[in-house]
Amino acid sequence: MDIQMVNSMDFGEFVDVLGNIIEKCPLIAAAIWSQRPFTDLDDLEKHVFDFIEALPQSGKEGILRCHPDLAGRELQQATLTPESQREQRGAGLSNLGPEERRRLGELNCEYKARFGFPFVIAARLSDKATMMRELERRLHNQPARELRAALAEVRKICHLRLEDILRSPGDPAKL
Ligand SMILES: NC(=O)NC1NC(=O)NC1=O
Repeated sequence: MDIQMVNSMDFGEFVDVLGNIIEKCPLIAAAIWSQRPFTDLDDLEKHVFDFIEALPQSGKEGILRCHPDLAGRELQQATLTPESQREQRGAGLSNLGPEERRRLGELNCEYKARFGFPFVIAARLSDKATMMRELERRLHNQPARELRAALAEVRKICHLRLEDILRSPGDPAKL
């Protein structure tokens, strides 16, 4: 699928295809649809990132709260979104040992108690050891700094998901 195909989508198609570039936040795709045409992936994602940046703090935190825990119950029960499932499995989170799972659960709880949203990291750019280290390190951030760090990870996840969409073959009937 190329950017022309994306630009030619009607509202419903656009939200169906791009609705999860920000996890469980189809409102963002809905909001940027009227800003077409986009020149390329970078231009499209800039509209997404500008939308997020313009949100009040509660909106930014809301986006983070839409993310599932790393190696949480949803991964075990296979109820994650397909994108998250692929990302978490790819990072090796579906085959943690019992001690790794316990430690990650403990750190996730500590993180959530401190910041009020789940720890978010672009799993595809990481592995389980790095994620654990990052979680331990970021737990010590000041809240304002951590909000910025977490949103930077959301942008990385979005970029990778958009690359997947724009590299996919698309619907041949529409070529
Ligand atoms: N909490 C969190 O980071 N979740 C995720 N990260 C990612 O790349 N995919 C996810 O589901």
